[in-house]
Amino acid sequence: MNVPYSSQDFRPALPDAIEAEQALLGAILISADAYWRVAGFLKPQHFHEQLHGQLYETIGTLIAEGRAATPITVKPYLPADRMVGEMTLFEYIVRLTSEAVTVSGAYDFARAIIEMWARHQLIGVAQDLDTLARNMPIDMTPEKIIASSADQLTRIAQEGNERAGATKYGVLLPNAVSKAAQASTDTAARIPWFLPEITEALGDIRRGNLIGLMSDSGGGKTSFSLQQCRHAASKGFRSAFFSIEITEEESALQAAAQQSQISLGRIDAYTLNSKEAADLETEMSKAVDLPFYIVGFGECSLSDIRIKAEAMVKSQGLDLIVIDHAKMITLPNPKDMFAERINALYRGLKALAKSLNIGIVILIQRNDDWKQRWRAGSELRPVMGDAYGGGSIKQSLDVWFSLYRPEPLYRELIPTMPPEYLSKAQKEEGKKTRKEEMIQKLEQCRGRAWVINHKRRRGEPGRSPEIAFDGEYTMFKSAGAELPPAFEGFEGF
Ligand SMILES: Nc1ncnc2c1ncn2[C@@H]1O[C@H](COP(=O)(O)OP(=O)(O)OP(=O)(O)O)[C@@H](O)[C@H]1O
Repeated sequence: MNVPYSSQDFRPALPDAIEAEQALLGAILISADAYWRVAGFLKPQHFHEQLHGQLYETIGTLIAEGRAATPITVKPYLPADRMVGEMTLFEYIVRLTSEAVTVSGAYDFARAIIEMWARHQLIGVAQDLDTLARNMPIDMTPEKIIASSADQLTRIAQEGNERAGATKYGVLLPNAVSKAAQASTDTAARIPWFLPEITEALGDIRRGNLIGLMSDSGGGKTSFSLQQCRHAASKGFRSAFFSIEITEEESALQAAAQQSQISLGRIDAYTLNSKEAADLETEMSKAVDLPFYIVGFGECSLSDIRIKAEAMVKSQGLDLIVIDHAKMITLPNPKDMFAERINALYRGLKALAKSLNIGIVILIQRNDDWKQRWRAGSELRPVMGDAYGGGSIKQSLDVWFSLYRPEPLYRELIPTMPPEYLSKAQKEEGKKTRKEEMIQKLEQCRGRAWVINHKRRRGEPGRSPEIAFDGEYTMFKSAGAELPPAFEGFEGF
């Protein structure tokens, strides 16, 4: 028996936003302000009706040239023989103008158009995915299909957020002022750091921002991040620690050691006294309700991180992700130069923070260049060029700081220093060998750390407050000291 219809014949027709397109074109023909409200993100190709996209482009060009855009001024640029149903194109735009009800609704019409465009794009991706999954080419793997679909989906999500177009100052300003006023009272918009000194130096963590935290290996990035995630979660911010280096269980034990002030070594060896065991029990019961997630990764790429982050945002929501650490992420585009691949990684992370509207902190390993600089007589403290990926990563970061702990560096260097002998007279004068000077500095910087601010998109970098590091619990705390003035305090270490 012949089946007269396939199930596809019953699929509903695709939706469109024709009315929103007409209302927007009418609004723009009444007032150029309506155009400037949407020109930053709405492009001609977003229109479902091709003719509307062409009209939007023509009208936009006139306005951008500083000319009035009315049906009369637009008419010379319209094809005279083009008909819309029974009407000439000119009659059609006269009607759009006369039926336009509101100029202030332009932004909402444009959002409706973009949303419809995005839905059509999603249907396209879904159809491609369906075809690829059914007939997988030999050079494909499910992971590659997922990664390429994730790229397309992120591009679709970002498209409507593009603000690259020129928007008139007078139009932007009222929005910017009301947003700033709203954000100042909206405590949910900014995620606090776990120590006031850090907030003083860097400002709060803002949504959509990518923050770089650099330190030497063993400098305390992981410890700092676990403390930060635990703290943010205790304030109600949903925080995730993406651990590529240590296991989820190791991360959980370290966070518990910090919180309960139990020696990490004793937790690891499980030689706890009764008070420590009770404190750990208390932390376990508190932890149940904390929105603090630890996600273990093996080797992973930016796509893996994006897929996980997007899934988490959709399922339980997220405010903050800390990724430990950049060097462990497989770089994209193997055929490109290293510098381009690194920049693609940081750009991708920035785009992810923006599209998911969350704060992302990326931990960055410092390279060993400081050793050569030190041999040549320089200080040990970090500079931007020490970052894995070099100083150019700065452009993708909204905030960039180093967690500088000189103590382990001195410990590493002192045994490598050649012996030096002083004469009796020199000793009597109080002269010290370079090694003795280093040992003295080591004593002076025990348990001390500095937050060195390299970049802050909002506000001047410069303030580099001192904090304290307690190695027993691998935790940072307030140094209790007055904040030092810019670039003082760690001079000489
Ligand atoms: N399980 C542990 N037991 C004892 N000490 C630890 C433990 N984990 C970390 N530490 C110590 O805490 C300090 C900070 O380590 P942390 O792992 O936070 O640094 P990091 O910057 O993340 O290092 P890396 O980049 O090498 O992972 C180091 O001195 C380290 O030896």
